[in-house]
Amino acid sequence: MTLSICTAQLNFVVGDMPGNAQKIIAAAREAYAQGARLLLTPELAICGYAAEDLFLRPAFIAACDDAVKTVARETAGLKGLAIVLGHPQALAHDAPAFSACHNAASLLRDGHIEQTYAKRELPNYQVFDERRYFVAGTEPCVFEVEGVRVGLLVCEDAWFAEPARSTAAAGAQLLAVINASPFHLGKSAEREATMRARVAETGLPLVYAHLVGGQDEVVFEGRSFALNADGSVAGRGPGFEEKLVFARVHHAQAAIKIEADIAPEKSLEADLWDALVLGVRDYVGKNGFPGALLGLSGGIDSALVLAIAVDALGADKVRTVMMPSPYTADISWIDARDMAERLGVRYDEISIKPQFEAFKAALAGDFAGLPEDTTEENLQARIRGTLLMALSNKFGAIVLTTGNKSEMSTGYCTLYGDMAGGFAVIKDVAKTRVFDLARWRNANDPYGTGANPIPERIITRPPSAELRPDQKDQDSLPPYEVLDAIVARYMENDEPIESIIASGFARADVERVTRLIKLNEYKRRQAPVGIRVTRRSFGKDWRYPITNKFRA
Ligand SMILES: Nc1ncnc2c1ncn2[C@@H]1O[C@H](COP(=O)(O)OP(=O)(O)OC[C@H]2O[C@@H]([n+]3cccc(C(=O)O)c3)[C@H](O)[C@@H]2O)[C@@H](O)[C@H]1O
Ligand SMILES: Nc1ncnc2c1ncn2[C@@H]1O[C@H](COP(=O)(O)OP(=O)(O)OP(=O)(O)O)[C@@H](O)[C@H]1O
Ligand SMILES: NC(=O)CC[C@H](N)C(=O)O
Repeated sequence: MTLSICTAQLNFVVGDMPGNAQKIIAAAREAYAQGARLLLTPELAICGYAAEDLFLRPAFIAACDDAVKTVARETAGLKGLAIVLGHPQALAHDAPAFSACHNAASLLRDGHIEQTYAKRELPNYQVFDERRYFVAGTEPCVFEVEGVRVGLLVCEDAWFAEPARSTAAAGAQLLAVINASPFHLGKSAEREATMRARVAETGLPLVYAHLVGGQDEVVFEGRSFALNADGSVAGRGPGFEEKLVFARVHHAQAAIKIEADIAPEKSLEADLWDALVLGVRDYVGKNGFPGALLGLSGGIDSALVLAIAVDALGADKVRTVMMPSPYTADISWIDARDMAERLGVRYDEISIKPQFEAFKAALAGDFAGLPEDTTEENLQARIRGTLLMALSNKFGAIVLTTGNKSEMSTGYCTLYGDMAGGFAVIKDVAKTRVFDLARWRNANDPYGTGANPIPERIITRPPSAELRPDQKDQDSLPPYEVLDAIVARYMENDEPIESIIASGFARADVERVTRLIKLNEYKRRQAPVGIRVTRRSFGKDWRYPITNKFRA
């Protein structure tokens, strides 16, 4: 006896319930034609993850209900196909002002909603805020498909022992977990290890059905998988792409064995690249931009963002502008042009010298007798930001900002200057990793847009903001290896200042970096949203007060 299970590893759009429903219906038809009798959709597939405060709107919940009914109706003819569909469900005693709901999943079969399960563990840490919207369920859910008793769990449920245990006690022979589990570096291995623990505790095989796609700051990587009862990987779907992932469940006698294709694992750099590419593609695509543009300086940050953007959108959708100032070195110009040629993107040059002189002339009276300082540096960055935003306004393309995590931490960026733009592609990528990733991309061509896109000198020359003569980043900041290590410990891991010093960092460096992190909260609040790739990014999971006296 064999049951074929299909995971609809698909990319849904938050708030597009009719579109998501049609996608699920098409997947159901295809899966059925290929012999599947159980279709698993990801967590909250009908509305996309995460819909945030949309869950507080009764009209939103009603639109989700309608879409669930549409899926049931349109798949009624697929006789015997069980569809697990993730959706919000309003509580029966719901007060009209606040829509309290369950994070639910319903079993649809032959046009009927047979039963509905409510997620029991609601995550409320990192980027998750589920207790703001949902009420936890209390009961396990087990249903039968072609002789196999399937126990249903929703994402966080499976990160705890109890829900799986009570589902097994309720008679499940196989665990089906539907998920929306945001990417960070190394998460894939954590996920498989956690699910393996559930398998070991219950003795049951497990199918992990996952979402793919970018949603504002988070990226879901897909890579749905299946584990046998002995914990071995029975199947794994590809990462970062849509796919109907099939698993054949053989259930002769008591033993259940799963069989499926196994996509190879990839390096951390390859995963990181894919996450950034998908994050850009979905932000730009789902928000309807015709393309993207960025200031190309001949430095490494804008070079990396350009390479990501071209892999995400294609060279014809990306435009670059070099805006030299009196401090721009010739090699910046040469390297920027070289890179644009290598990737085949549009490249324009607009000198900012006249505007810079005009601003200084306008302020000459006020500034008389005062030395030039960051004020004049920031003027240049702001002129560039103004020009890029003007091009965006006129032609519709979104401005990609190029600040990295080291700069976001220390405020080494100009408000309304290089921070002006719509999407901050590498805001969670530390500068040391920017270099690693640039080298990795030069050696690999995952999207077929050309190997070696970044001129070598862009990677090897010392980073400089080029806002005053002979300026180098390292004149103002500790070496990036030191800076990034302190940021990771203090910001990503909440390590106390004294413990960072005790582990061997100079007190002066730690004091300086942590002071800068605290001082620059106001800047980060005004920064564009960007892709989360670490355990903690400067986004939803970093909520520090701006007005604050505490630092330790
Ligand atoms: N707590 C607070 N709440 C709200 N606003 C606050 C504030 N504290 C300062 N401010 C405002 O912010 C202003 C200071 O911020 P801002 O104008 O951005 O300027 P600021 O941070 O003083 O200077 C920018 C720094 O970034 C460096 N930079 C700039 C551009 C590119 C790069 C690069 O290599 O990528 C580096 C540049 O060399 C300089 O060191 C203050 O004048 C004040 O108006
Ligand atoms: N001459 C320039 N022409 C076009 N854009 C520029 C120029 N200088 C700076 N920019 C824009 O401002 C951003 C901040 O750049 P800056 O040179 O100040 O430091 P950076 O963070 O080291 O970036 P990069 O490594 O890209 O130079 C750049 O990434 C780029 O988008
Ligand atoms: N949506 C969820 O419940 C996700 C929570 C889970 N711990 C994860 O990140 O995988």
